[in-house]
Amino acid sequence: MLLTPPHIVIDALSHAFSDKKKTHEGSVMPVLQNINLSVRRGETIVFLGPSGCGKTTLLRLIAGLIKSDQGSVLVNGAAPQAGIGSAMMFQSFRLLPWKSVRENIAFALPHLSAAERVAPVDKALHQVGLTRFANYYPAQLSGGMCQRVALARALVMEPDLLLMDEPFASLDAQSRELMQAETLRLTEKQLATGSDDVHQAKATLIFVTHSVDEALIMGDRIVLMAPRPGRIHEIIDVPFERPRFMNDPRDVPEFTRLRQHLWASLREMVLSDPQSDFYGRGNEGIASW
Ligand SMILES: Nc1ncnc2c1ncn2[C@@H]1O[C@H](COP(=O)(O)OP(=O)(O)OP(=O)(O)O)[C@@H](O)[C@H]1O
Repeated sequence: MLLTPPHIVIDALSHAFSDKKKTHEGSVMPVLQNINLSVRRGETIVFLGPSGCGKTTLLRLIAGLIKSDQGSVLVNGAAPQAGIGSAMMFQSFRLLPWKSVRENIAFALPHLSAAERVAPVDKALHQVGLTRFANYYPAQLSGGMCQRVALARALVMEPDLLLMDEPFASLDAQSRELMQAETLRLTEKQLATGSDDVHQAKATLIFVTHSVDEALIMGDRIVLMAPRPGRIHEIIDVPFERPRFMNDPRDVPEFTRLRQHLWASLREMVLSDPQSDFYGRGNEGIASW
């Protein structure tokens, strides 16, 4: 039997930034320590953990936006290069205000001529339900619509790796929930139709969030990280059936159990972290989180 090689292999990865607060030269701040993780093609991995535990740094290392000299990250068997083979989405929409919705999406396809961009941009607009708004400008859209444009701009590249850094954190609760469902619908489409067309194969998704519920809704596995220095505390298999845009995992009793487990771990990490605002409070007053 042929085994498909993993999409991403992270091996003994550590990372440090130079510590700008220290005055003496050569001082470094360790941010990630000995990260080991193998990601299957088509898998959705969620990085969850307290503020400052290095989730974004790890995502940026996978994106090839920064490099580390300790350990390795391989994507498709090679060192990742920014913008090649992956698309990234951020908390801020990063839309160009002077460009229309259509132009913002087309901006992700600089290698194509204007004529060649029309069909893929039309498809992406249709995917996120914004065809009617193609000629609007970002200032004329709601936050949820802006994030749908950002999603379309990522999808139009047809990446096999989608990196999402707290993509819905700035949205109101309702828009956030709608965007989660929308992202599941778009990334799980071939699971729903049963298509085995390789061009429809589910992209590998790496998703950073602070939200326990979002982690459980989106992830196949949750990588729970501990802070200072950032390290893997636990990797949790999320057993809920896919496609999840058709089967809401919140209806399953196991959702509550995993939610409680994750919250207990996060609470413990935050309360025992001397650099956290909550340090030293014990369980007083927040035991019922
Ligand atoms: N470019 C940088 N230079 C120096 N320090 C940095 C840099 N980027 C991040 N850091 C530091 O590295 C640590 C981890 O940051 P990172 O943003 O990766 O954590 P995070 O878990 O994503 O945090 P949050 O959940 O608050 O977004 C933090 O202490 C941060 O201040």
